[in-house]
Amino acid sequence: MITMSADAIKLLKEKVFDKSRWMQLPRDVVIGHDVFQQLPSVCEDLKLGKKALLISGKNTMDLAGNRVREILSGGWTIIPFFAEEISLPVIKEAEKAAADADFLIGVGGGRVIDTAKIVSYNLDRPFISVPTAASHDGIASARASVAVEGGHSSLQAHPPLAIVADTAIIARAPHRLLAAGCADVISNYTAILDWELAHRVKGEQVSEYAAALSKMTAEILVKNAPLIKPSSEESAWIVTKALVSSGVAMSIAGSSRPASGGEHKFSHALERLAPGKALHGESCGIGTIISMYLHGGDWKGIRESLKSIGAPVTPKDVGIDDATAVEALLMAKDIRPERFTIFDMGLTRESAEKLVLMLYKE
Ligand SMILES: NC(=O)C1=CN([C@@H]2O[C@H](COP(=O)(O)OP(=O)(O)OC[C@H]3O[C@@H](n4cnc5c(N)ncnc54)[C@H](O)[C@@H]3O)[C@@H](O)[C@H]2O)C=CC1
Ligand SMILES: O=C(CO)COP(=O)(O)O
Ligand SMILES: [Zn+2]
Repeated sequence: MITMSADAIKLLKEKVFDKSRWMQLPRDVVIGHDVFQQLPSVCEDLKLGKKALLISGKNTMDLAGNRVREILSGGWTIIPFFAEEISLPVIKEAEKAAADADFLIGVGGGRVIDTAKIVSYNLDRPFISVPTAASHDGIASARASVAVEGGHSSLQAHPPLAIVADTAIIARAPHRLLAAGCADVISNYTAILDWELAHRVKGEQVSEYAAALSKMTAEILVKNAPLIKPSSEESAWIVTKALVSSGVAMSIAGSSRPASGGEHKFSHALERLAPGKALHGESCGIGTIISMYLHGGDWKGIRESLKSIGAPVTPKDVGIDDATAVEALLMAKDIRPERFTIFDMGLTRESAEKLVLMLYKE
Protein backbone atom coordinates (compact mmCIF):
# COMPACT_ATOMS: atom_id res chain seq x y z
CA MET A 1 0.00 0.00 0.00
CA ILE A 2 1.27 3.50 -0.83
CA THR A 3 1.19 5.92 2.08
CA MET A 4 1.41 9.68 1.67
CA SER A 5 2.52 12.33 4.09
CA ALA A 6 0.00 14.92 5.25
CA ASP A 7 1.92 17.56 3.27
CA ALA A 8 1.81 15.49 0.08
CA ILE A 9 -1.94 14.97 0.48
CA LYS A 10 -2.44 18.70 1.04
CA LEU A 11 -0.40 19.51 -2.07
CA LEU A 12 -2.29 16.96 -4.18
CA LYS A 13 -5.58 18.35 -2.92
CA GLU A 14 -4.58 21.90 -3.83
CA LYS A 15 -3.14 20.91 -7.20
CA VAL A 16 -5.76 18.42 -8.31
CA PHE A 17 -8.84 17.79 -6.19
CA ASP A 18 -9.63 21.40 -5.31
CA LYS A 19 -9.24 22.42 -8.94
CA SER A 20 -12.51 22.45 -10.71
CA ARG A 21 -13.76 24.69 -13.44
CA TRP A 22 -17.00 24.57 -15.35
CA MET A 23 -16.53 25.96 -18.86
CA GLN A 24 -19.62 26.71 -20.88
CA LEU A 25 -19.13 27.10 -24.60
CA PRO A 26 -21.47 27.72 -27.56
CA ARG A 27 -22.67 24.53 -29.24
CA ASP A 28 -23.64 25.50 -32.80
CA VAL A 29 -21.66 28.21 -34.58
CA VAL A 30 -22.89 29.05 -38.06
CA ILE A 31 -21.07 31.85 -39.89
CA GLY A 32 -21.45 32.63 -43.60
CA HIS A 33 -23.47 34.00 -46.44
CA ASP A 34 -27.26 33.93 -46.00
CA VAL A 35 -27.06 31.58 -43.01
CA PHE A 36 -30.39 32.76 -41.55
CA GLN A 37 -31.83 29.98 -43.70
CA GLN A 38 -30.20 27.56 -41.27
CA LEU A 39 -32.03 28.95 -38.23
CA PRO A 40 -34.84 26.35 -38.32
CA SER A 41 -32.24 23.55 -38.44
CA VAL A 42 -30.32 25.14 -35.55
CA CYS A 43 -33.51 25.43 -33.44
CA GLU A 44 -34.41 21.83 -34.21
CA ASP A 45 -30.88 20.58 -33.60
CA LEU A 46 -30.80 22.20 -30.18
CA LYS A 47 -34.42 21.26 -29.33
CA LEU A 48 -35.12 24.76 -28.15
CA GLY A 49 -38.91 24.64 -27.97
CA LYS A 50 -41.48 26.47 -30.05
CA LYS A 51 -41.76 29.96 -28.61
CA ALA A 52 -39.07 32.62 -28.54
CA LEU A 53 -38.65 36.23 -27.48
CA LEU A 54 -36.65 38.03 -30.16
CA ILE A 55 -34.79 41.01 -28.70
CA SER A 56 -33.56 43.61 -31.15
CA GLY A 57 -33.16 47.36 -31.67
CA LYS A 58 -35.34 49.56 -33.88
CA ASN A 59 -32.76 49.61 -36.63
CA THR A 60 -31.60 46.05 -36.34
CA MET A 61 -35.18 44.71 -36.26
CA ASP A 62 -35.62 46.21 -39.76
CA LEU A 63 -32.18 45.10 -40.90
CA ALA A 64 -32.34 41.51 -39.69
CA GLY A 65 -34.85 40.81 -36.89
CA ASN A 66 -37.89 40.77 -39.16
CA ARG A 67 -36.12 38.40 -41.55
CA VAL A 68 -35.37 36.03 -38.64
CA ARG A 69 -39.04 36.16 -37.62
CA GLU A 70 -40.16 35.44 -41.17
CA ILE A 71 -37.81 32.45 -41.55
CA LEU A 72 -38.92 30.94 -38.24
CA SER A 73 -42.63 31.77 -38.70
CA GLY A 74 -43.35 28.33 -40.23
CA GLY A 75 -42.72 26.40 -37.01
CA TRP A 76 -42.14 28.87 -34.17
CA THR A 77 -43.99 31.66 -32.38
CA ILE A 78 -41.67 34.66 -32.25
CA ILE A 79 -42.50 37.60 -29.99
CA PRO A 80 -40.57 40.78 -30.88
CA PHE A 81 -39.12 42.97 -28.14
CA PHE A 82 -37.32 46.29 -28.68
CA ALA A 83 -34.32 47.06 -26.45
CA GLU A 84 -32.96 50.51 -27.29
CA GLU A 85 -30.45 50.50 -24.43
CA ILE A 86 -28.96 48.06 -21.96
CA SER A 87 -30.25 48.92 -18.49
CA LEU A 88 -31.81 47.16 -15.52
CA PRO A 89 -35.37 48.45 -16.33
CA VAL A 90 -35.10 47.19 -19.94
CA ILE A 91 -33.81 43.83 -18.69
CA LYS A 92 -36.77 43.56 -16.27
CA GLU A 93 -39.25 44.43 -19.06
CA ALA A 94 -37.67 41.82 -21.34
CA GLU A 95 -37.86 39.21 -18.56
CA LYS A 96 -41.60 39.87 -18.23
CA ALA A 97 -42.08 39.62 -21.98
CA ALA A 98 -40.13 36.33 -22.02
CA ALA A 99 -42.14 34.78 -19.17
CA ASP A 100 -43.60 31.97 -21.31
CA ALA A 101 -40.91 31.85 -24.00
CA ASP A 102 -38.84 28.69 -24.40
CA PHE A 103 -35.75 30.52 -25.61
CA LEU A 104 -34.38 33.92 -26.59
CA ILE A 105 -32.87 35.33 -29.75
CA GLY A 106 -30.72 38.48 -29.66
CA VAL A 107 -30.46 40.19 -33.06
CA GLY A 108 -28.25 43.27 -33.17
CA GLY A 109 -25.13 44.93 -31.77
CA GLY A 110 -23.41 44.30 -28.44
CA ARG A 111 -26.01 45.94 -26.24
CA VAL A 112 -28.87 43.91 -27.66
CA ILE A 113 -26.90 40.67 -27.44
CA ASP A 114 -25.82 41.37 -23.85
CA THR A 115 -29.45 42.15 -22.93
CA ALA A 116 -30.60 38.81 -24.39
CA LYS A 117 -27.70 37.09 -22.62
CA ILE A 118 -28.67 38.46 -19.20
CA VAL A 119 -32.38 37.67 -19.65
CA SER A 120 -31.42 34.18 -20.77
CA TYR A 121 -29.26 33.73 -17.68
CA ASN A 122 -31.80 35.17 -15.22
CA LEU A 123 -34.65 33.05 -16.61
CA ASP A 124 -32.42 30.04 -17.24
CA ARG A 125 -33.53 29.71 -20.88
CA PRO A 126 -31.19 29.20 -23.81
CA PHE A 127 -30.40 31.96 -26.28
CA ILE A 128 -29.18 32.39 -29.84
CA SER A 129 -26.81 35.20 -30.69
CA VAL A 130 -27.47 36.77 -34.09
CA PRO A 131 -24.95 39.61 -34.51
CA THR A 132 -25.73 42.20 -37.16
CA ALA A 133 -22.29 43.76 -36.86
CA ALA A 134 -18.82 42.42 -36.07
CA SER A 135 -18.26 45.20 -33.56
CA HIS A 136 -17.43 43.42 -30.27
CA ASP A 137 -16.40 40.02 -28.93
CA GLY A 138 -19.46 39.59 -26.72
CA ILE A 139 -21.19 37.77 -29.59
CA ALA A 140 -19.89 34.48 -28.22
CA SER A 141 -18.85 35.18 -24.64
CA ALA A 142 -20.41 34.10 -21.36
CA ARG A 143 -20.10 37.62 -19.95
CA ALA A 144 -22.39 40.60 -20.16
CA SER A 145 -21.30 44.19 -19.71
CA VAL A 146 -23.61 46.64 -17.96
CA ALA A 147 -23.00 50.14 -16.66
CA VAL A 148 -24.11 50.32 -13.03
CA GLU A 149 -24.35 53.14 -10.49
CA GLY A 150 -20.81 54.39 -9.90
CA GLY A 151 -19.04 51.96 -12.20
CA HIS A 152 -19.20 49.12 -14.63
CA SER A 153 -20.10 45.52 -14.14
CA SER A 154 -19.12 42.47 -16.14
CA LEU A 155 -21.83 39.98 -15.21
CA GLN A 156 -21.64 36.22 -15.35
CA ALA A 157 -24.09 34.85 -17.91
CA HIS A 158 -24.54 31.84 -20.16
CA PRO A 159 -22.76 31.86 -23.48
CA PRO A 160 -25.15 31.68 -26.44
CA LEU A 161 -26.14 28.11 -27.21
CA ALA A 162 -25.82 29.03 -30.88
CA ILE A 163 -24.31 31.87 -32.91
CA VAL A 164 -25.78 32.52 -36.33
CA ALA A 165 -23.82 35.27 -38.09
CA ASP A 166 -24.79 36.26 -41.62
CA THR A 167 -21.69 37.73 -43.25
CA ALA A 168 -23.78 39.47 -45.96
CA ILE A 169 -25.60 41.51 -43.30
CA ILE A 170 -22.41 42.13 -41.33
CA ALA A 171 -20.59 43.31 -44.49
CA ARG A 172 -23.36 45.87 -45.19
CA ALA A 173 -23.03 47.43 -41.71
CA PRO A 174 -21.06 50.71 -41.52
CA HIS A 175 -17.31 50.03 -41.69
CA ARG A 176 -16.90 51.87 -38.38
CA LEU A 177 -18.54 48.91 -36.61
CA LEU A 178 -16.23 46.33 -38.20
CA ALA A 179 -13.15 48.44 -37.40
CA ALA A 180 -14.36 48.67 -33.78
CA GLY A 181 -14.62 44.86 -33.65
CA CYS A 182 -11.03 44.61 -34.89
CA ALA A 183 -9.90 47.07 -32.21
CA ASP A 184 -11.74 45.05 -29.53
CA VAL A 185 -9.68 42.00 -30.62
CA ILE A 186 -6.41 43.96 -30.92
CA SER A 187 -6.91 45.06 -27.31
CA ASN A 188 -6.37 41.42 -26.32
CA TYR A 189 -2.62 42.10 -26.57
CA THR A 190 -2.63 44.47 -23.60
CA ALA A 191 -5.37 42.56 -21.76
CA ILE A 192 -2.98 39.60 -21.65
CA LEU A 193 -0.01 41.75 -20.62
CA ASP A 194 -2.14 43.12 -17.76
CA TRP A 195 -3.20 39.62 -16.75
CA GLU A 196 0.44 38.46 -16.65
CA LEU A 197 1.36 41.58 -14.69
CA ALA A 198 -1.42 40.84 -12.18
CA HIS A 199 -0.01 37.33 -11.87
CA ARG A 200 3.46 38.65 -11.09
CA VAL A 201 2.37 41.43 -8.76
CA LYS A 202 -0.72 39.93 -7.13
CA GLY A 203 -0.41 36.21 -7.70
CA GLU A 204 -3.59 36.19 -9.80
CA GLN A 205 -4.12 32.87 -11.54
CA VAL A 206 -3.70 32.95 -15.32
CA SER A 207 -5.26 30.40 -17.62
CA GLU A 208 -2.50 29.69 -20.13
CA TYR A 209 -4.95 28.23 -22.64
CA ALA A 210 -7.29 31.22 -22.49
CA ALA A 211 -4.35 33.64 -22.69
CA ALA A 212 -2.77 31.80 -25.63
CA LEU A 213 -6.06 31.67 -27.57
CA SER A 214 -6.76 35.34 -26.93
CA LYS A 215 -3.27 36.42 -28.01
CA MET A 216 -3.26 34.17 -31.06
CA THR A 217 -6.63 35.62 -32.11
CA ALA A 218 -5.20 39.15 -32.02
CA GLU A 219 -2.10 38.02 -33.92
CA ILE A 220 -4.12 36.35 -36.70
CA LEU A 221 -6.32 39.43 -37.00
CA VAL A 222 -3.31 41.76 -37.28
CA LYS A 223 -1.72 39.43 -39.85
CA ASN A 224 -4.93 39.67 -41.89
CA ALA A 225 -5.27 43.44 -41.43
CA PRO A 226 -4.43 44.19 -45.10
CA LEU A 227 -7.49 42.12 -46.14
CA ILE A 228 -9.88 44.09 -43.95
CA LYS A 229 -11.81 46.48 -46.17
CA PRO A 230 -15.22 48.19 -46.09
CA SER A 231 -18.24 46.33 -47.49
CA SER A 232 -16.32 43.10 -47.99
CA GLU A 233 -17.84 39.81 -47.00
CA GLU A 234 -14.39 38.26 -46.65
CA SER A 235 -13.56 40.92 -44.05
CA ALA A 236 -16.81 40.23 -42.20
CA TRP A 237 -15.86 36.55 -42.16
CA ILE A 238 -12.31 37.18 -40.86
CA VAL A 239 -13.45 39.50 -38.09
CA THR A 240 -16.48 37.47 -36.99
CA LYS A 241 -14.33 34.35 -36.60
CA ALA A 242 -11.83 36.35 -34.51
CA LEU A 243 -14.64 37.68 -32.29
CA VAL A 244 -15.99 34.18 -31.69
CA SER A 245 -12.49 32.95 -30.85
CA SER A 246 -11.95 35.80 -28.40
CA GLY A 247 -15.34 35.08 -26.79
CA VAL A 248 -14.36 31.43 -26.39
CA ALA A 249 -11.13 32.53 -24.66
CA MET A 250 -13.32 34.38 -22.13
CA SER A 251 -15.44 31.25 -21.64
CA ILE A 252 -12.33 29.16 -21.02
CA ALA A 253 -11.07 31.67 -18.46
CA GLY A 254 -14.49 32.00 -16.84
CA SER A 255 -14.00 35.77 -16.88
CA SER A 256 -13.38 38.55 -19.39
CA ARG A 257 -9.71 38.78 -18.25
CA PRO A 258 -8.21 37.46 -21.52
CA ALA A 259 -9.99 40.18 -23.50
CA SER A 260 -10.32 43.04 -21.05
CA GLY A 261 -7.52 44.81 -19.19
CA GLY A 262 -6.68 48.43 -18.47
CA GLU A 263 -7.59 49.53 -22.01
CA HIS A 264 -11.15 48.26 -21.33
CA LYS A 265 -11.31 50.05 -17.99
CA PHE A 266 -10.25 53.21 -19.87
CA SER A 267 -13.01 52.51 -22.43
CA HIS A 268 -15.64 52.07 -19.70
CA ALA A 269 -14.45 55.32 -18.08
CA LEU A 270 -14.68 57.18 -21.41
CA GLU A 271 -18.21 55.84 -21.90
CA ARG A 272 -19.16 57.32 -18.53
CA LEU A 273 -17.47 60.67 -19.16
CA ALA A 274 -18.44 61.06 -22.82
CA PRO A 275 -21.38 58.71 -23.38
CA GLY A 276 -22.12 57.67 -26.93
CA LYS A 277 -19.09 59.34 -28.52
CA ALA A 278 -17.01 56.25 -29.23
CA LEU A 279 -18.02 52.68 -29.95
CA HIS A 280 -16.84 50.19 -27.33
CA GLY A 281 -14.11 48.71 -29.54
CA GLU A 282 -12.96 52.15 -30.71
CA SER A 283 -12.17 53.40 -27.21
CA CYS A 284 -10.57 50.05 -26.32
CA GLY A 285 -8.24 50.47 -29.32
CA ILE A 286 -7.34 54.02 -28.27
CA GLY A 287 -6.64 52.78 -24.73
CA THR A 288 -4.52 49.91 -26.05
CA ILE A 289 -1.99 52.40 -27.45
CA ILE A 290 -1.32 53.95 -24.02
CA SER A 291 -1.37 50.62 -22.22
CA MET A 292 1.07 49.08 -24.72
CA TYR A 293 3.39 52.09 -24.36
CA LEU A 294 3.39 51.66 -20.56
CA HIS A 295 4.07 47.94 -20.91
CA GLY A 296 7.10 48.84 -23.04
CA GLY A 297 5.68 47.04 -26.08
CA ASP A 298 5.27 47.95 -29.75
CA TRP A 299 2.66 50.69 -29.34
CA LYS A 300 3.51 52.19 -32.71
CA GLY A 301 2.77 48.82 -34.35
CA ILE A 302 -0.62 48.73 -32.58
CA ARG A 303 -1.36 52.26 -33.78
CA GLU A 304 -0.44 51.35 -37.37
CA SER A 305 -2.64 48.22 -37.33
CA LEU A 306 -5.58 50.22 -35.99
CA LYS A 307 -5.04 52.94 -38.60
CA SER A 308 -4.75 50.47 -41.46
CA ILE A 309 -8.08 48.90 -40.49
CA GLY A 310 -9.75 52.32 -40.30
CA ALA A 311 -10.15 52.45 -36.51
CA PRO A 312 -9.59 55.71 -34.59
CA VAL A 313 -6.26 56.13 -32.80
CA THR A 314 -6.75 59.32 -30.80
CA PRO A 315 -9.59 60.62 -28.58
CA LYS A 316 -10.00 63.52 -31.03
CA ASP A 317 -10.79 61.02 -33.81
CA VAL A 318 -14.00 60.20 -31.91
CA GLY A 319 -14.76 63.78 -30.85
CA ILE A 320 -13.32 63.52 -27.32
CA ASP A 321 -10.91 66.19 -26.05
CA ASP A 322 -7.58 65.44 -24.39
CA ALA A 323 -8.74 66.65 -20.97
CA THR A 324 -11.53 64.04 -20.95
CA ALA A 325 -9.05 61.35 -22.01
CA VAL A 326 -6.81 62.30 -19.06
CA GLU A 327 -9.78 62.04 -16.67
CA ALA A 328 -10.69 58.65 -18.14
CA LEU A 329 -7.14 57.39 -17.65
CA LEU A 330 -7.23 58.45 -14.00
CA MET A 331 -10.71 57.01 -13.50
CA ALA A 332 -9.79 53.69 -15.16
CA LYS A 333 -8.20 52.15 -12.09
CA ASP A 334 -11.32 52.77 -9.99
CA ILE A 335 -13.54 50.97 -12.47
CA ARG A 336 -13.70 47.36 -11.33
CA PRO A 337 -10.76 48.03 -8.94
CA GLU A 338 -10.15 44.33 -8.23
CA ARG A 339 -8.86 43.96 -11.80
CA PHE A 340 -5.18 44.92 -11.47
CA THR A 341 -3.63 46.50 -14.58
CA ILE A 342 -0.72 48.66 -15.69
CA PHE A 343 -2.75 51.74 -14.71
CA ASP A 344 -2.38 50.65 -11.07
CA MET A 345 1.40 51.01 -11.30
CA GLY A 346 1.65 54.60 -10.11
CA LEU A 347 -0.07 56.58 -12.87
CA THR A 348 -0.42 60.22 -11.73
CA ARG A 349 -2.29 63.20 -13.19
CA GLU A 350 1.00 64.60 -14.41
CA SER A 351 2.02 61.36 -16.15
CA ALA A 352 -1.49 60.90 -17.60
CA GLU A 353 -1.34 64.41 -19.12
CA LYS A 354 2.11 63.75 -20.59
CA LEU A 355 1.02 60.40 -22.04
CA VAL A 356 -2.08 61.84 -23.69
CA LEU A 357 -0.07 64.72 -25.17
CA MET A 358 2.71 62.50 -26.44
CA LEU A 359 0.80 59.43 -27.71
CA TYR A 360 -2.26 61.14 -29.16
CA LYS A 361 -0.66 64.14 -30.76
CA GLU A 362 -1.77 63.57 -34.38
N1 LIG B 1 -20.30 40.64 -23.12
C1 LIG B 1 -19.12 40.81 -23.59
O1 LIG B 1 -18.23 39.96 -23.45
C2 LIG B 1 -18.83 42.06 -24.34
C3 LIG B 1 -19.75 43.08 -24.31
N2 LIG B 1 -19.53 44.22 -25.03
C4 LIG B 1 -20.54 45.26 -24.92
O2 LIG B 1 -21.17 45.44 -26.18
C5 LIG B 1 -21.52 46.80 -26.34
C6 LIG B 1 -20.86 47.36 -27.57
O3 LIG B 1 -21.37 46.74 -28.70
P1 LIG B 1 -21.51 47.57 -30.06
O4 LIG B 1 -22.06 46.63 -31.07
O5 LIG B 1 -20.24 48.28 -30.31
O6 LIG B 1 -22.56 48.72 -29.67
P2 LIG B 1 -24.14 48.81 -29.85
O7 LIG B 1 -24.83 47.59 -29.47
O8 LIG B 1 -24.51 50.07 -29.16
O9 LIG B 1 -24.31 49.00 -31.43
C7 LIG B 1 -23.79 50.14 -32.05
C8 LIG B 1 -24.78 50.67 -33.08
O10 LIG B 1 -24.69 49.88 -34.25
C9 LIG B 1 -25.99 49.65 -34.75
N3 LIG B 1 -25.95 48.49 -35.65
C10 LIG B 1 -25.80 47.18 -35.35
N4 LIG B 1 -25.80 46.44 -36.47
C11 LIG B 1 -25.94 47.29 -37.50
C12 LIG B 1 -26.01 47.14 -38.92
N5 LIG B 1 -25.92 45.94 -39.50
N6 LIG B 1 -26.16 48.25 -39.70
C13 LIG B 1 -26.25 49.49 -39.12
N7 LIG B 1 -26.20 49.69 -37.79
C14 LIG B 1 -26.04 48.60 -37.00
C15 LIG B 1 -26.82 49.47 -33.50
O11 LIG B 1 -28.18 49.64 -33.76
C16 LIG B 1 -26.24 50.61 -32.63
O12 LIG B 1 -26.86 51.83 -32.94
C17 LIG B 1 -21.05 47.52 -25.09
O13 LIG B 1 -22.13 47.62 -24.18
C18 LIG B 1 -19.97 46.62 -24.57
O14 LIG B 1 -19.71 46.77 -23.20
C19 LIG B 1 -18.42 44.37 -25.80
C20 LIG B 1 -17.49 43.38 -25.86
C21 LIG B 1 -17.60 42.15 -25.11
O1 LIG C 1 -15.51 43.96 -23.66
C1 LIG C 1 -15.16 42.91 -23.20
C2 LIG C 1 -14.18 42.05 -23.88
O2 LIG C 1 -13.86 42.55 -25.14
C3 LIG C 1 -15.72 42.46 -21.91
O3 LIG C 1 -15.09 43.23 -21.03
P1 LIG C 1 -15.65 43.80 -19.67
O4 LIG C 1 -15.62 42.66 -18.76
O5 LIG C 1 -14.64 44.85 -19.37
O6 LIG C 1 -17.01 44.38 -19.89
ZN1 LIG D 1 -14.36 44.60 -25.41
